[in-house]
Amino acid sequence: MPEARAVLELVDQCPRQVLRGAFPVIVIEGLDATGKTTVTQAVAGALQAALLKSPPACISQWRQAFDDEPAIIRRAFYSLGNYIVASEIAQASARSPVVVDRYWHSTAAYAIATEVSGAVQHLPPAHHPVYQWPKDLLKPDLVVLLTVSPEERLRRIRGRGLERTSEEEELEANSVFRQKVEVSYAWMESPGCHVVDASPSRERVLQAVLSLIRDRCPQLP
Ligand SMILES: Nc1ncnc2c1ncn2[C@@H]1O[C@H](COP(=O)(O)OP(=O)(O)OP(=O)(O)O)[C@@H](O)[C@H]1O
Ligand SMILES: Nc1ccn([C@H]2C[C@H](O)[C@@H](COP(=O)(O)O)O2)c(=O)n1
Repeated sequence: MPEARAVLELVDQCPRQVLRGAFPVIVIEGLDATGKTTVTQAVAGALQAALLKSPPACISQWRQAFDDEPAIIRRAFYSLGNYIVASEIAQASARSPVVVDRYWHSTAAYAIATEVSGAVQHLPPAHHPVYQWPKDLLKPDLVVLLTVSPEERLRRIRGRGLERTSEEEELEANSVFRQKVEVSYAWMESPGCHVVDASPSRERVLQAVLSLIRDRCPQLP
């Protein structure tokens, strides 16, 4: 794939060892339509933080091509995207707090849920190495996992009417797949996810997330 060469060239340009700045790095995670974009934009505004996303904008033109490939190739694209965004986080965190819309936990949770067939009970047990953070990937200070009921998620999905990836369609059609993604998120470790109920109004969710950030990120100015 010519797109693969282009992504690999960008990865090669990233330093092997990224040195992060002193400002906190906060990741917002969750299934699609739980409110990540809404929350990341509002938090970035409130904290005057840099707003980044994984996969990063510099490779988003190739995303569709990889989404059409078999799972292992698609997954490699999202994994490498995290390493590219890590170098963006490193630079941005020297200047201001950083808020990231999805990161490693998304890549891992969707990959685990896709690879494990059958029931939720077939997932690798809690504390298995698949739930550990990669040793060579820049770690965030805080990971917030937004959750809403399946019914509210569906209302939000239908309300916005955007196109979805096949995995997102699978999430809607297949509640076992959704549960496997949710359990995988919950079992991710070092850093683990801090769950925030994202069902209330946008303002109340924002206040809950900001209060968690202030509790957990003492280095905030
Ligand atoms: N607290 C809320 N109450 C009601 N609606 C909300 C709330 N937060 C977000 N929404 C709406 O739900 C929809 C999904 O929100 P958003 O796009 O922020 O989710 P997302 O998690 O970023 O989705 P995706 O991962 O698919 O990009 C949007 O139409 C948004 O306006
Ligand atoms: N870091 C990431 C980001 C996204 N993905 C995959 C998982 C889903 O298939 C899809 C959801 O992305 P969205 O539509 O919310 O932008 O992308 C991933 O594996 N890793």
